[in-house]
Amino acid sequence: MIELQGLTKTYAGKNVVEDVSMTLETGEFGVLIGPSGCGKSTTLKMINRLVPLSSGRIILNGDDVTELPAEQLRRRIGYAIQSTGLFPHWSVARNIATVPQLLKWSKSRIDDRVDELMAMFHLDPAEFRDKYPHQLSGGQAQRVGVARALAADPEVLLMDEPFGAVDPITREALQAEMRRVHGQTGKTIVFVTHDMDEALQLATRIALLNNGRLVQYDRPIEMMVKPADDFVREFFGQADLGLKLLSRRWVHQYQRPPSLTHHATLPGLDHCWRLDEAGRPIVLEGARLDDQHQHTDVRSEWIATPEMSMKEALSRMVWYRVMVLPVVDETGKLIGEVGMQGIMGIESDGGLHAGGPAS
Ligand SMILES: Nc1ncnc2c1ncn2[C@@H]1O[C@H](COP(=O)(O)OP(=O)(O)OP(=O)(O)O)[C@@H](O)[C@H]1O
Repeated sequence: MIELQGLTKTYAGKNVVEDVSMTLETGEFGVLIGPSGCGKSTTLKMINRLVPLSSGRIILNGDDVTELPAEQLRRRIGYAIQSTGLFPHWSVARNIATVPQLLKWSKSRIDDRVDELMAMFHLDPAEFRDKYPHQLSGGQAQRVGVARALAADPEVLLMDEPFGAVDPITREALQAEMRRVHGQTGKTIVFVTHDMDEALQLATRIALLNNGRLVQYDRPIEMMVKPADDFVREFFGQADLGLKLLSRRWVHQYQRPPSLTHHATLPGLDHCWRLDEAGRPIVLEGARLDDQHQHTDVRSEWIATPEMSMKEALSRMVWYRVMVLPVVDETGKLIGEVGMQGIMGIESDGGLHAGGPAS
């Protein structure tokens, strides 16, 4: 658990962060968001003392951060930033091992940890261990940066616009990966972004700042449906509210068993998946918007995964004109399906009302 108590930062007589107090429970994914210059980065950097506090306190699992010895600070608080900050003349493995090396872990323990983190971020050690940062794509470099920040298994991970410099597709992949890693590690994360979609994708708690002050600190859905004031309402915007809410719903919440034989249920829904011998979907019979009886080859672009947002699933259904998407596991095997009816709440109660699942 991390507690910010009355954090204030003053530059030249002006408070750029003013009396910010919030508590993030262990395992929460907290996102600091707000307009440019509102004090997000300064708040984050006060947490690991890159910026000294003017006043206030930061308590990490009972300990005052300002009093932690430097070695404990490095071990207990990980930090990942947009430019990655990787050392250019160090290999990927050595970069990831930065903090464990400073902490003088044994070579075998460091090697094991590097391999474990590379596996977690889907970086094949045989291919990437000995590469240098300039040999990596932007997305790979970001993965290494986050792996390095996690190396000593910190109690809290700070991330300052880590995906700000990568293209939108890589960014989405990194966000999905971050959600998976958060789920796997249960880490407490404080993440700065100015991108609302990113905040909605990742946060379990959102802190909205304006002019250095904390305007609202809440669960994402509450921020949208119960804005504290006009600034929050305008910041989140009421346009596309249904779609924004769908960006907080996940395919696994709407998934149902796949239809493997034809049977008429709801009109337009009679359909059936044909699988290859490995259980991967290859053809969808029926369930087209245009021609219900058409056979459609399953394409990778309209496959869904359990962690995908329902907004993305809906977008794929509309774009590819199908009423259902196959849901596959990591090996591509069909494990379920998700359909228009589910989104509209026709066949489940997981609809769009605010009382639904919120994580
Ligand atoms: N070292 C400094 N000296 C003086 N003023 C500073 C310093 N660092 C930041 N500021 C000011 O503090 C305010 C908050 O800056 P901060 O970087 O925290 O904002 P931010 O919300 O992260 O912005 P952005 O989204 O644009 O990165 C800004 O007005 C900035 O100009």
